[in-house]
Amino acid sequence: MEAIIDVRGLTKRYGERTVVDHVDMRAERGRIYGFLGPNGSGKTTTIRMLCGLLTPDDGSGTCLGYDIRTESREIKRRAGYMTQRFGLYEDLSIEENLSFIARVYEVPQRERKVRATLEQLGLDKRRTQLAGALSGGWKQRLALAACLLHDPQLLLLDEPTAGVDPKARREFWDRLHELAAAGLTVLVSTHYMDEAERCHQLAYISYGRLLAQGTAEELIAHAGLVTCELSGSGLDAAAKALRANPALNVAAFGATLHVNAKSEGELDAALAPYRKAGTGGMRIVAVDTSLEDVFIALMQASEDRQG
Ligand SMILES: Nc1ncnc2c1ncn2[C@@H]1O[C@H](COP(=O)(O)OP(=O)(O)OP(=O)(O)O)[C@@H](O)[C@H]1O
Repeated sequence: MEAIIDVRGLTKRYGERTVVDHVDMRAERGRIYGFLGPNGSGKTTTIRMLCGLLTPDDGSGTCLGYDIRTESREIKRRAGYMTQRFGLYEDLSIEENLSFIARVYEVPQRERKVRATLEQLGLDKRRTQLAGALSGGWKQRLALAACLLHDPQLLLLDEPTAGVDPKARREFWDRLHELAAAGLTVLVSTHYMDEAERCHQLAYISYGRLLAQGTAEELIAHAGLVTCELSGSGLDAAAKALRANPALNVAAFGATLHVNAKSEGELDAALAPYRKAGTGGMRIVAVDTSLEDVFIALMQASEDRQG
């Protein structure tokens, strides 16, 4: 398979702090890569190094076949980057924004391309409306269309759906899958589990270090966790007591509690007091470990190491 992103040892330091720490990443054509990790873990910094906006302090590699250190100009021309904040001009109209971006990228047959994009978006009747007046979902659709004007081969999307409603998020992801099926490679950072589940491959970063990489199934298998779901009464007290046990990961999932450990023995021992008769109406059932369980466990382990 052709590598669209192929980097090793990517590192960025700010003063004494290493915010991206020897990250290796490989992405193949036509795949959607999900980039997950807590706030401040280094996702944006990694994305910016990949598209040539930041120079790494260490590490090397290629993006779209171009050297990330010396050929950033070539990468920028062929990659689309959607930043965390709305990157278009709120006081320009929808059409003016698209025309401006098409001009910056020297898009051939600019006017035709802008018209086609407006039609495709269903915004041709609203072309003169100010971009700032659009709803969150529409702004995000416009921003994506703007990133695609110069026909990039790689899309780098930094939390593109933050603050967007579930329907618009689903439609956005349907569009990403259409684009990937047509050969575009997508690297997308997200905090949403439903979005992580729609990626072909995932990478999890914490404190600048890549802790896990693979498909959702591989990440779950590799974590090797045994999970139980607790429901019913007494959950708050149980959560408090179980959290004190360093062998366990404990997280609230709606009205239930997920508790997992590396081994069945550890989990059974920890839950034994709650299984005893007389502990009230608590129900304990073994469940499959979910992707969210795995990410919570990774975050917990990484915080324990740091702390
Ligand atoms: N220019 C800078 N100078 C100093 N520190 C920086 C700079 N840019 C980023 N950082 C720090 O680097 C760390 C990683 O930031 P980054 O924005 O890459 O994280 P992130 O994973 O994208 O976070 P989020 O999910 O909140 O967007 C953070 O602690 C941030 O404060």
